[in-house]
Amino acid sequence: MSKLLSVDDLTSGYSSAPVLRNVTLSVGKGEIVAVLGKNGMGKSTLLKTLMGFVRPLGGRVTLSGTDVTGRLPHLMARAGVAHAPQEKTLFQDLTVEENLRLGVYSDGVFRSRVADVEAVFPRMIERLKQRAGTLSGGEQKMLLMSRALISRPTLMLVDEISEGLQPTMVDRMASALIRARDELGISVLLVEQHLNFALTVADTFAVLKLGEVVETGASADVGSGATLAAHLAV
Ligand SMILES: Nc1ncnc2c1ncn2[C@@H]1O[C@H](COP(=O)(O)OP(=O)(O)OP(=O)(O)O)[C@@H](O)[C@H]1O
Repeated sequence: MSKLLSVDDLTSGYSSAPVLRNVTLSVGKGEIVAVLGKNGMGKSTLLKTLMGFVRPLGGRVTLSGTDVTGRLPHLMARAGVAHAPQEKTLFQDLTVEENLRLGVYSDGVFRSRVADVEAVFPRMIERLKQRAGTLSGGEQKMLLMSRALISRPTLMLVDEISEGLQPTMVDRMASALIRARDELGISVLLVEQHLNFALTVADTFAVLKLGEVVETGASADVGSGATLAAHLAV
């Protein structure tokens, strides 16, 4: 599988003390990769560094062979990367449609791409006129993902989308991510604590422990997942 994203020896953090140390991983075209880790292991920091919100202290990031290390967020977005963050960054007083409009640059583009959202989250289309602040927690997460989708990314960075969701909503998120890959050709790097969800959607995984990748593999080879569960145990 040809590589879309390559992360080589990436070190990153918020001051002189690194949070991520020498992280190496890759995402192939049309692949879903899960980074698993407990609270505070550096999962969000990884996505924020890749999106350009946090400057790397060392290492290299390439996207389709182009060096994008330390590129600013708007340039990463222009290069086809979208971020669905863990924080609720929706405009609560704006409607679903108005929030989605912020992901594109014109009405025409919005109209032509709303079908992408419909293919993955039909419920969002039923709620276009509803204020974001009145959506359920699960629907707000769908909207965060939809706002990323409507930018028609080649790579989506998805931060703990299953967190706090009921099992049925977790299943819906899993099929949405698989549809995004299969129907829209979007590659996905997701960070997660929810082992079953991650292994259901991801082709491959990496375990992050105290800022370092300690294990990698293919989801299909995990078996009972006992070793992985031990990494995620509190
Ligand atoms: N803006 C910041 N300034 C300083 N330290 C930070 C900042 N953001 C995160 N950290 C620290 O970096 C470490 C990793 O945090 P990060 O949010 O990446 O972890 P995480 O694996 O995503 O955890 P969680 O699952 O709890 O969201 C933590 O010790 C955290 O306190």
